[in-house]
Amino acid sequence: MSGPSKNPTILEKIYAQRRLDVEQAKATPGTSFEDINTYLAMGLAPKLIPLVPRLKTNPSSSSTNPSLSLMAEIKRASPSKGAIAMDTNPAQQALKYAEAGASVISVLTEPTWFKGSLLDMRLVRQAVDQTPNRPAILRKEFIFEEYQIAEARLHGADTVLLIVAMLTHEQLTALYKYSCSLGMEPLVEVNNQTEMMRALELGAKVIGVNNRNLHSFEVDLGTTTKLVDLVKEKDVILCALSGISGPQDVRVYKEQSVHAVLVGEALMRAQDTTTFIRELLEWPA
Ligand SMILES: O=C(O)c1ccccc1NCC(=O)[C@H](O)[C@H](O)COP(=O)(O)O
Repeated sequence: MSGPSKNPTILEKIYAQRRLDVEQAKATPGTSFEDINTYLAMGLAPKLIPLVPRLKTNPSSSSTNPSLSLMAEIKRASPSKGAIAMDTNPAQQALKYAEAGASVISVLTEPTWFKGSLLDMRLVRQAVDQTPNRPAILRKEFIFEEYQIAEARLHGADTVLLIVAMLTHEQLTALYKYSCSLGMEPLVEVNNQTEMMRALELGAKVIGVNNRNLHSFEVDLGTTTKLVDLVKEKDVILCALSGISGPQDVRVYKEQSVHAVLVGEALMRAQDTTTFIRELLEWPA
């Protein structure tokens, strides 16, 4: 990301704060990059599952009319909405997501704007660890250094988010390769055609189109639709991210052969999570 601007966007503010947070973590005895690498070399990271096959399975995938897969998010708060569900317990919420059939559980680990943490992610992972066909765990973070990816793996992630808009070509390539070297196929996030071309050149197998513009907060569900043709006939799992709130949204994406949806706020606000998920995805009971 380029240097400081006069009126920084929220993405620039988060990036600047995260740089300070990461520097502090690396300087803390016991969590230096060397320490994290030692823990990984000692085999202390929990076993991972591969993202691509997990995303291809959902409660409807063996039916004659399969629907999309779900990436269900743990999101206490956000820059655009403020507090969303401050009292929700992440481990209990994750168990509901797993039992309802989510393929991925996305955990926001950013503390300042999203009120998340690595501890949330670790406990989510522990909560779903023994569930049948457990969901993959996604570290939803603003990643710009290998350190954050190593940390994610150590704390039980199966995959990490790489936001194309935040990264130079060199950073994106290096982080993608590093994540794959740890066995984690990343979710590569794009918001427009140029970013989609960058993700495809990278060889990303799982690409998420964020319907939310991270500079302006504007949400347009048509953002994914506009980019669908660019991945047709390609061996890519296409996911629609943000702003999805009801079965009508998912139905449109199903017609367009989108493979998965990532849903945060609507799930965190749902009264009955299990029923909401089944109706959202139109999965069999
Ligand atoms: O959600 C925000 O306000 C936000 C602002 C700036 C950067 C990222 C932001 N959200 C991260 C996400 O990508 C969403 O949490 C995720 O896609 C789920 O979105 P939703 O279903 O609309 O909660």
